[in-house]
Amino acid sequence: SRALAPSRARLPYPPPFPASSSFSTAASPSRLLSRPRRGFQRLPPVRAMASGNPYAAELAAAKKAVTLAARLCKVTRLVPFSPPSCGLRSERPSAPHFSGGSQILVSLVLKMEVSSGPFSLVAEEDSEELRKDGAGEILEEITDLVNETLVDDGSYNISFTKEGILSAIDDGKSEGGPSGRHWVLDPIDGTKGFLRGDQYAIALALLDEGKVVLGVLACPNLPLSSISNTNGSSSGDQVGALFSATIGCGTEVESLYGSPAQKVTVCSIDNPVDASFFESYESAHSMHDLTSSIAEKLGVLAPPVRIDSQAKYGALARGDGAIYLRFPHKGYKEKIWDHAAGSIVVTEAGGIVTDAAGNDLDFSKGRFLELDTGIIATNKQLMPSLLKAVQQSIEEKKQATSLL
Ligand SMILES: Nc1ncnc2c1ncn2[C@@H]1O[C@H](COP(=O)(O)O)[C@@H](O)[C@H]1OP(=O)(O)O
Ligand SMILES: [Mg+2]
Repeated sequence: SRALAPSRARLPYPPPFPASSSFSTAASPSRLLSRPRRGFQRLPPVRAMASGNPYAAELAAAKKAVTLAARLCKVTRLVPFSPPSCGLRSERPSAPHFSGGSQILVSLVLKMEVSSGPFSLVAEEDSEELRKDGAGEILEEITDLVNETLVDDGSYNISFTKEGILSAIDDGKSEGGPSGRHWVLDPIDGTKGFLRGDQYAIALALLDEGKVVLGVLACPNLPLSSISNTNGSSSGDQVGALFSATIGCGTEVESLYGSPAQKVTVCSIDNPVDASFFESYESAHSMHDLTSSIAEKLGVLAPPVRIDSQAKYGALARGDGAIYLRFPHKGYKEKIWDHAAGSIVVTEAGGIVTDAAGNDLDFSKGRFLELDTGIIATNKQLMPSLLKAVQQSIEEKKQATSLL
């Protein structure tokens, strides 16, 4: 087993979770994990900065949590060829490892770093599958993924047992709501993009009394430079963007691998002819026929930029494109973790995010959003004409469907 680095956790060790029988000070047995090191540095200890930002400590913790989760999502495992004498080959664990591992890591880091008040997390994953007979191996691998990511960073002198890992994932069961503070997490947003090796995001927000007050988006495959007029592919550019926003303090972007944060703002285009728009890569996630009708009504000339996940909100916030359109098929219920972080990243960059009727998104109703038809985002100049085009196109679609 590996020597553990000295503890840098702010909280006394052991932290007040999970039950003390759930973690040990010994690292779990090596599972031949390897990760791209890319000059990873130990993330700085989280401390509240005298910045005038009332959520500075929470923001620093959130950035640390999603950065570590993004590292976990890049892990490859070295496994022996068959026959073993042929050496080792690189293999990626499967998607549930990463999604579960990411949620656990974020939950653990937040609990270690943010000590004030009760801890509430509204998140996508739960432990049901992992507690089933036959899930022992995957649970062990997730436990290793989490522990090795923590050990590699060196900030925490701690290692979790399987029971501690199960309990950390179950912390995400909160129902949220209008009072108190709730963290809101999508551990891997855009699973389809993740599986394709395209865009995905680790999206984390904080609700305070029903309002989103901070949001961070780790986008491991998003180029640091603009993706305007591309389909989100990197063409050799440096990838790995971390967006962060706190209410009243603006939106920033920095490299996931360390760079000074820079303020970003949405684009200032006021003529839709010059605009481009983002939408889901997957036609099953958003009605491409409806978005094409909206774009046509507006006079948008550029083809849609189709990328997965809340990386679209980040790209919009830094002005890579002017409009985001999302119209899931009938019956789909939006979850708060799919929009909480993205929406504040855009609004703090000067943009507007509403439903198809022009209402603000309400994150205080529990795990789901109650909204009218779809979600749209753009700058203040374009919003009035966008809303008009959206409502006309929806009306036309309704009439066409009722004629069928
Ligand atoms: N049938 C569906 N319709 C709309 N969105 C969906 C559907 N299935 C999954 N999603 C979610 O939509 C989001 C991605 O949207 P997109 O990439 O198209 O913008 C993800 O949160 C994804 O879930 P998940 O986070 O589990 O991947
Ligand atoms: Mg999602």
